[in-house]
Amino acid sequence: MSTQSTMNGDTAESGYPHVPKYFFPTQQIPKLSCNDPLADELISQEKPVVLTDTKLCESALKWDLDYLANNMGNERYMVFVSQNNRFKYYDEAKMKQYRINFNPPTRRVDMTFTEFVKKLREWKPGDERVYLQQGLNNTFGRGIVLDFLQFNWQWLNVQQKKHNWGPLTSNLLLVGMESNITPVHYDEQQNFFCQLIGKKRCILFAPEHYERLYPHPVYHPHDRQSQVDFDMPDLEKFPGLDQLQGWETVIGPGEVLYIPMYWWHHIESLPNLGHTVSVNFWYKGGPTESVEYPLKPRQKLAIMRNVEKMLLEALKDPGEVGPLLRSLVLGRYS
Ligand SMILES: CCC[C@@H](CC(=O)O)C(=O)C(=O)O
Ligand SMILES: [Zn+2]
Repeated sequence: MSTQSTMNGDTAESGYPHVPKYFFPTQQIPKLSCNDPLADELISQEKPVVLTDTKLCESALKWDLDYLANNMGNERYMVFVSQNNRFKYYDEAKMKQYRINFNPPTRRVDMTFTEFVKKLREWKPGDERVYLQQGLNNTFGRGIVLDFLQFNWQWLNVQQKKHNWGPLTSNLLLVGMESNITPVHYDEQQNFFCQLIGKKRCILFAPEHYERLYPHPVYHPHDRQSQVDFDMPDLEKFPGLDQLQGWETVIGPGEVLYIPMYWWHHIESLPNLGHTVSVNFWYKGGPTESVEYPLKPRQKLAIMRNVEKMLLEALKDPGEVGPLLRSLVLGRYS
């Protein structure tokens, strides 16, 4: 395990100064032209790759704060507010479903883009941070809609068919402050993550690192999110951390990171480089044609999720799931 670097601005794997190196080793995610056959090979193997030359969101490279403010209309958009620089996702529906003492780490405040830009531009140390995370829809202004229509849908549709993905479910517009962090989690969708303004450091882990990243229980509002705090790793509570190995890259304007479904990812807007704008493309996974054994780690992850859901449905009380699983496994399957 690599030594914890001090915060004196060691150049991390990302090659940028003042970017903290975390406690785990990383390798660089390959960065290839989308015309390179190896790029397609990696996507079909569900491995991460940074793609250049896609022209996927070329029409949106001009989406800086002024352009967005002038074209986003006066609708209110979803903004998360945090007392620190971390924006850990939580499911509001699950907050209400189970009587657990859960204090959301951020709060959602819907605001107009103009209000958002004001908070972002007037921010000073000690102020709460903001992160706009809004699905692109037809409430956006005409300019945005026209830019959206000019995305490279032809290339996307070819990718979707070639890799047998399901339908596109949503595009999230992400406008964040420098140093904002989305802590490590996985999603159940394929993701073409398109960087438009500024630079983001992306650290990914394969699905088989499930046992090293200790996701919250499926019923928990932080379902799919790791319990681990990369800034304060608790190796006693989470001993698997000392085996963690990741992949890392920094993406800039025009670059697209393929985040395979079920791959863990931690994404941060690099410090001292200004605000960031990204758009993601979330696709449902495609139908499983032929089941091959042994099953892939992501298939086992899906099975584990279903077991948790079924047990919770049967037992009703989340507190009974652990004891039952221990009785089932200890001394018998362990
Ligand atoms: C709410 C989505 C946040 C995004 C990461 C980031 O840009 O901060 C992500 O995790 C994804 O695109 O899957
Ligand atoms: Zn994600």
